[in-house]
Amino acid sequence: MKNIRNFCIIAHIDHGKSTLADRLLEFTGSVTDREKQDQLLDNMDLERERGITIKSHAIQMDYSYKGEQYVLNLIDTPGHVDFSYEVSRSIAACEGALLIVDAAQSIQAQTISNLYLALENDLEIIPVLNKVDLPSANPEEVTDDIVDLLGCDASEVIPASAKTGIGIEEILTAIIERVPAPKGDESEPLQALVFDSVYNPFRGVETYFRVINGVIKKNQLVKFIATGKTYNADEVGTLRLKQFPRNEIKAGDVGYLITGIKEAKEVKVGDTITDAKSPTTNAISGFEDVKPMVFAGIYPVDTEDYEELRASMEKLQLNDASLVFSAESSAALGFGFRCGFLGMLHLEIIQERLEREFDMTVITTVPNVSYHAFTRKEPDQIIIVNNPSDLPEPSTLDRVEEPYIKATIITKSDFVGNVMSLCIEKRGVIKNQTYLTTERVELTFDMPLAEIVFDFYDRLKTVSKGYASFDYSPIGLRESKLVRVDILLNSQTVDALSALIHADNAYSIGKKMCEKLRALIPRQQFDIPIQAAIGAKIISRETIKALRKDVTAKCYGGDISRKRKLLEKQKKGKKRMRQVGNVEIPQEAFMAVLKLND
Ligand SMILES: Nc1nc2c(ncn2[C@@H]2O[C@H](COP(=O)(O)OP(=O)(O)OP(=O)(O)O)[C@@H](O)[C@H]2O)c(=O)[nH]1
Repeated sequence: MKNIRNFCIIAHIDHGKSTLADRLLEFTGSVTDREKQDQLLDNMDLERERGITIKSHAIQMDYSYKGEQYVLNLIDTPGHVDFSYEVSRSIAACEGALLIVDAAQSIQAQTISNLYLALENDLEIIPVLNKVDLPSANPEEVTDDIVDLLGCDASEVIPASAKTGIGIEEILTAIIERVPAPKGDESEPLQALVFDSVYNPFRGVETYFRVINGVIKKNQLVKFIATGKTYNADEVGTLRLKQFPRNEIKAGDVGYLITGIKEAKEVKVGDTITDAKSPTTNAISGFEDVKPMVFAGIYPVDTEDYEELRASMEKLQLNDASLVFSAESSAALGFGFRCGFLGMLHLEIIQERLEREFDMTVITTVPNVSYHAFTRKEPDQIIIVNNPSDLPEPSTLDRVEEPYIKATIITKSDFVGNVMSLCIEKRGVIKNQTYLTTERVELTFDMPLAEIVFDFYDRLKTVSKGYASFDYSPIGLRESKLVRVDILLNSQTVDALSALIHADNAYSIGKKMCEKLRALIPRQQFDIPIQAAIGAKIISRETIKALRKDVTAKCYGGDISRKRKLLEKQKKGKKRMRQVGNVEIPQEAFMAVLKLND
């Protein structure tokens, strides 16, 4: 055990985690040239394309140092806020962390939030100043920033370039010398922390774990404490680029387990694995069920595809346990699903995967957060509102509570004014303002989560010219004055376009929505009035003027087959449009409320 080192890499998004991980694998000879491929750890197509690590992975390397052989377990962590719970579990499986800071961008919001997670878990922090090869790098200044943040010595910061290979050997030396070897007792009952799981269509769910105490053996009967289920350990092994089956994995080490579990839901990140016959009495603390934060309806474009969509969603859920959905129906869109996501990025990923992997064309409705409503009749009974249409009638409503977050934003001092006005506009209340250096400021706000869902990231980027980073954590629910703004097209309410909005903003947002919809909905053969309403009261109105693009006009008289062909063609062009009453609505219109300021 004294020659094992478990470490993770933490960083703000795009500071170079994955690239550095690749370099470490190369340097330790863990990959052959043939296996070399950019961003080895990001093995989902989507991950490569978006350049972000969606799921965390683990990999083992051998390294000899001063004549001794070491096993280094690298646990890669995702960088986006939507997946922060996974970061925290990966961190809990390690004794040390490489804290990567981009030498051009310095410390950003997630650098700090991830660092706090690591410090909470008593990890040894090795600061790495990455991208020193960049012409825009500011190594001295950024080193000072790191020293200020960590209270360490400047000599402890390792200058590196994951691109050119500078500093890689120093990093490996630091891992061995500075990260403590794992503690743990092989003779104790088995206690292993689940930090990740991956769905494999052929072998079922692969569970990644770190053994804290005891030994996990092939064919042992193991129990997952949180779910209470028992399985046979069909295969255990260590993770290299491929899996290496072993007979046992001992305390301190990291490995994978295959038990024939078929659904990702059964394996929960943060759970404890123990021996079914002589179980440990204490589960590893900190287990938390991940809760979806953002809800939206997903509907098939073609109503006939409903069953197929259900099958696709079920398959997606097999390998993404954080996706939740239940059937719902909308007067406008027919049958579909109300889905819960970890955040907006997660929503986009699911939508994209449905289209790519399952060839489904779907309509996503206005996303919203989960509210708690209370009626006058039963003021103590929580009604969970994941869909605007679930909000009780205003006349019966006692109060509504909405989820709040603590938002942390780091920006340059020049943009503090802009960022503040944006956050205040978004109903934020400033809590703190700290100068990290003379140039860089950390601002904290209490804000409604719903405001983050609605175009916050893009606006923040714009007002700060890209020099702002953002992180958030939920802080519970607070009472709020919310109303439901409905949209009527051609005098018919389109329930899928309804949104819950703070009463003070309802008028201006209702007006903007009508304007936006007028721009997005194509003209049709008749005038279409667009109205925004609160209850029975119309608060805004726009009209789409009639126009007919008659594709069959150039067909003379009787040639019906040609006419049909043209109509067919026109129908294809309408993909991703939904007929609601007699109005056709394109997908963008359903998301219009998110982009009111474009
Ligand atoms: N010039 C230079 N570019 C680098 C270096 N390290 C990484 N990059 C580039 O920075 C970008 C982001 O690197 P990634 O490794 O994908 O960043 P990441 O932190 O893993 O990002 P996520 O996985 O999305 O959290 C890529 O375009 C890399 O090629 C470096 O040392 N020098």
